[in-house]
Formats: sequence, C-alpha cells, structure tokens
Amino acid sequence: MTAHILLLPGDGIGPEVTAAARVCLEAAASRAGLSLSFDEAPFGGAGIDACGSPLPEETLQKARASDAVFLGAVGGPAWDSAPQRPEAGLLGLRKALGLFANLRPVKVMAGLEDFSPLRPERVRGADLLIVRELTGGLYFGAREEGRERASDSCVYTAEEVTRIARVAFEAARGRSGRVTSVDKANVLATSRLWRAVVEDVARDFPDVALDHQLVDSAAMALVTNPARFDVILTENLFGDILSDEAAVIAGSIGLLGSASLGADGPGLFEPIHGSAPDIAGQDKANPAGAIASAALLLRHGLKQAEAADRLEAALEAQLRAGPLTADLGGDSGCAAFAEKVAAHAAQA
Ligand SMILES: NC(=O)c1ccc[n+]([C@@H]2O[C@H](COP(=O)([O-])OP(=O)(O)OC[C@H]3O[C@@H](n4cnc5c(N)ncnc54)[C@H](O)[C@@H]3O)[C@@H](O)[C@H]2O)c1
Ligand SMILES: CC(C)[C@H](C(=O)O)[C@@H](O)C(=O)O
Ligand SMILES: [Mg+2]
Repeated sequence: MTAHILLLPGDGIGPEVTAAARVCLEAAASRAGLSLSFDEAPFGGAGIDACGSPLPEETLQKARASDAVFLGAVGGPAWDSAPQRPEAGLLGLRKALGLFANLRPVKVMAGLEDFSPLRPERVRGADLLIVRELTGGLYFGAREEGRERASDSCVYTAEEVTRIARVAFEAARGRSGRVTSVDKANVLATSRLWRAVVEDVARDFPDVALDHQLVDSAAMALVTNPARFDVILTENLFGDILSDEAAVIAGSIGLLGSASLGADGPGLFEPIHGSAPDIAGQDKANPAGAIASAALLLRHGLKQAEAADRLEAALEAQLRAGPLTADLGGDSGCAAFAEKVAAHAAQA
C-alpha cells in the first residue's frame, strides 16, 4: 500500500525545510519498506500568487484526499498589504480538516542543554508536550476590523474543551502522567468554563494528576523551571505564544515540530516556526523542526511508529554529531543537514 503525502511548501523558508523533510521521509520510509507518494500544491502566499487565494479549492481537495499533509510555512512581507493574508489559508485549512488538537513536543536531549541560551541546569531534563486547542478561541471568533474600533471575540464551548482535554489526558497516560491546564480564569469567562470542563474530564482519568496555572505565571515557570511540566493543556492563543517561548528551552525555534490532528481524516504536520523572511532563500534555515514534524507524520499520520522512531533517532544523532545550522552556532546549510539526517535514517 502506498501512503499519499501532500506537501504544501508555502513561503519564505517553507520550500527549503519542506525539501529537507521530504528527503528524510523518503529515507526513513524506504528503510521501513513503506511506500510513499508525494504531491505538491500552492498554499499561503504562494497560493495567492498562483490562484488568488491562500487556500485554493484544488489544494483543499488534494489535502482531503491525502493520507497526511506536510506544511513548510506561510506568510511574509510580500503579502502584508494583499487583500487576503497567507495566514488565513492556514486557519482555513485547520478548520476545514477539523484539526482541533495541536501537539507540540519540546525536549532537551541529555548533553545538548547548551543549545539553549538559558542556563544548562535550568533546562536539563525538560521534556514536555504542549497540547494546544487549534480551531476555537480568539482565532475563530467574530472579528470587527476598523481604524476607530476593532474587536476579536473569544468563544469556547464545553464540547470543544472536552475533546481537547481528553487528548491531553490520554497523552499524559503515555508520559509522566501529569497535566497542567493553563488559562486566565481570574479574568476570562472562557477560562472559567475551560477550568470547570477540564475538572469534569479529569474524573475519567484518576491515574493522571491535574493542576491549573494562570498563563502569566505559566509563562514564567516555563523558562525558570521547565522540567516541572509534563503535558501543558491550553487554548489556541496561549498555546501559540507559549510554544514559541518553549523554543528557548530547546535552543532554537528551528528545532520544534508539531502535529495537528482531528477526529478523523488526514493530519497536518508542520514546524512551529514561520517563513523567516530574514533568512529565506539562503540555505540557512534549520530543518530540524521540519524533520521532527516528518517523524510526527510517520507516527500519528501513518501510524508507522518504527519508522518514526528511526527518523527521530537519526535527527538526534545528527544534532549530536554536527555540523549544526547557524541558529545553533554552526556552519551547515539546511540541505546538507537534512542529507546527513537522511543518511543516518537509511543506515540505522
Ligand atoms: N506555521 C506558519 O506557517 C507560521 C508560523 C509562525 C509565523 N508565520 C508567519 O511567518 C512570517 C514571519 O514571522 P516571524 O518573523 O514572526 O516568525 P518566524 O518564526 O518566521 O521567525 C522568527 C525568527 O526565528 C528565525 N527562524 C524561524 N525559523 C527558523 C529556522 N527554521 N531556522 C533558523 N531560524 C529560524 C527567523 O530567522 C527569525 O529571526 C509572518 O508572516 C508570520 O505570520 C507562519
Ligand atoms: C501563522 C499563524 C496563523 C500560526 C498560528 O498563530 O497558529 C503560527 O504562529 C503557528 O504557531 O502555527
Ligand atoms: Mg506561532
């Protein structure tokens, strides 16, 4: 059986890290005897340029028909004054595929603590998973644009909170068994609903320890004592902000990958970073987050745990051996780094 992967390279460094992820996917799959086919479609700014829409209808149809979708990145100054933003395509795709659960793992590997600008003893042992709600909250509430007045509304239903909370508790069962639910319940009504619903869901998971933390204090704890966290469960905007902050624990935003999953249908796999216009087209991007996302695609999208383990081990081997990309103080190019990971994956 052949698994069909749709690649959405997107904008800026998106095409560079997508090419890197593809090379690694091919190596890991071929070693596992898994057959993959690849197709590519315009998306984001590239979709606006090619078809006048950040999420062209044909791209969406191809995504629906695929087994998994891989995205590089979207956005950039070229479209800042366009009538539509490339980012609208990403939100549209997440919504259209029902991808309510965004998993963003952050791990400091033993011996690689000095990637982080934080003190090594602070980040040692950090291994956490951010479970971010992805199709609700401020991102999808009614919006009013204007120069005199503007508004964004934040809405959550009990059903939306229940389903993402269940994902977090299930994930905690396979990890250290702790969920920290992050909210702003001292101010926001949506956060008070969030907290009450998470308490309800917790009753079905007596083996998982639950605590609640306000987002401002969680933001501080994340960089002062990251090892205190196992699973962080949070809403859409808080999860967006906390996951870029968590990149500091790992050492670079170029290191983190993500999986966006729905109840059924194909998942979307993408690094957490953006299109990095400042380094685009220079072979300078760190492809590690894209490669980590490719491993998540194998694990969650195609249920190929062995191939995923192999690719993660290959990435770790290359991060240990170097040379690294410029964001981690090295002189490797993006493509060369990926070739080396692929070579490890083919041998391992
Ligand atoms: N999922 C996505 O497609 C996504 C995510 C975030 C931002 N964006 C968009 O990307 C554009 C640029 O956003 P931004 O500058 O705020 O964030 P960004 O993540 O693109 O870049 C922030 C900084 O991190 C660096 N960086 C990012 N990825 C890197 C990598 N793989 N290797 C080395 N360095 C890397 C950049 O060079 C930059 O200095 C905006 O249009 C934004 O909306 C898209
Ligand atoms: C590009 C943007 C819409 C997106 C988000 O805010 O979800 C990005 O920052 C991310 O983290 O995936
Ligand atoms: Mg973000």
